[in-house]
Amino acid sequence: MNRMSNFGNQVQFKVYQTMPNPDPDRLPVKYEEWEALAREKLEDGPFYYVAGGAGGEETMDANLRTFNEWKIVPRMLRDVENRDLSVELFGQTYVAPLMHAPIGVQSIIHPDGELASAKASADMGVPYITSSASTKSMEEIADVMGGAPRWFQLYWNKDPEVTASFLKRAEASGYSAIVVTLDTPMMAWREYDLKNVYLPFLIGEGVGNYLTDPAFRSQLPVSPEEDPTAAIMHWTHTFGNPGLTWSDLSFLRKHTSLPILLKGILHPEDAQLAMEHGVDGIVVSNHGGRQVDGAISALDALPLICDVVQDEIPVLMDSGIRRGSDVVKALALGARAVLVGRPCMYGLAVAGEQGVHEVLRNLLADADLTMALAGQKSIADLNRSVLMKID
Ligand SMILES: Cc1cc2nc3c(=O)[nH]c(=O)nc-3n(C[C@H](O)[C@H](O)[C@H](O)COP(=O)(O)O)c2cc1C
Ligand SMILES: O=C(O)C(=O)c1ccccc1
Repeated sequence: MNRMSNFGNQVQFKVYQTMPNPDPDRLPVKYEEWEALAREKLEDGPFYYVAGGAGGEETMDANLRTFNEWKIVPRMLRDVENRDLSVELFGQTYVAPLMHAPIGVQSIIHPDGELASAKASADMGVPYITSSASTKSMEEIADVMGGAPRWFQLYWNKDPEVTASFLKRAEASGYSAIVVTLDTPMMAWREYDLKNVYLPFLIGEGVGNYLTDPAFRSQLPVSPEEDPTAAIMHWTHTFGNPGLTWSDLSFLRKHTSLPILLKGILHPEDAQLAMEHGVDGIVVSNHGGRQVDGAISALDALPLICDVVQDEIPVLMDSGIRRGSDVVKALALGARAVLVGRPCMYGLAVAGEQGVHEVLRNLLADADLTMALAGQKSIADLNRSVLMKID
């Protein structure tokens, strides 16, 4: 298949152009059914690593519940025959306001891991955000994507040489934005993983970008090929950087000319600081409820942050997107685009590349239909008047 010709305006996701599920016995449509099938496919360790959240999972549950508290109020007779879901971000136009969230260690979910997810995203024209903690290197992932849009997610390593090297490599392999994840300088209290004694990175998954990195390798007394355990131990000691402060952001700016987005912003004052420090965008996110249990849901945080940002820089969001109506609600509350995490991983677990493709296509088709039936022709016109909050 020629992937180059299959993104941009050519991508077909509207439900009457391509039915979402040609063989109803084969792949699910319902989110809950993808999750249930993934549960059947995966062992406890990897399944709960994906599906679980921090602590008592209050925030993970709230991420879904708060979408339900907002209701769409549909409008009629507004000519919705030709809808436009495209969005411009940092000078590039994307087919729809939807991205594949950065997800590490995908080899624990499917042997094709990130390569399958990246190919499926490329085929749909959905930007793929490569995690620093990928099983495969960012170059291998870029290679399977052709010219399709991709961003790079940075975990800011304790070793500044490694961080600078990652930025350089991302630029060289065609990534067009850097998403700096701030909410995970260390793993949270994740009860399933503690019980299952399951920490994929400690068994050497998710180090594809590190073991191939010249700056990382230069810190090791012997090569990772000779002593893999020592390499992984070095990685665990340098992975997170809890000592960082706002003034350190200038280091990133010095080492890349790509747009820089901060992922994990939840407090309006942090959104203000982000703008004062000259970042190009924000991702409102609580990491899918995997970090601070008891934290505000991402959808509750979104309008508070948009009030501060006032469209000065794009605000994206993730944590809880499951259906097309969720996409429309997040955009109406001010997000320019949303990232999707677990639904893609359940698609990957169930059917590899085809599963991720199907999940993305279903979400886009559902979002397009929701727009049409809500009387909304263009995502640029969405605003809070489309919604009503029910307490
Ligand atoms: C298994 C798993 C691994 C993740 N790995 C990363 C990662 O490497 N980097 C990152 O920034 N976020 C990571 N995230 C968080 C996602 O990017 C995203 O914020 C979250 O999944 C969104 O919530 P959702 O799953 O409810 O859609 C991960 C999430 C999951 C479920
Ligand atoms: O599990 C996660 O949420 C995550 O962000 C991560 C961090 C390091 C390695 C793999 C995943």
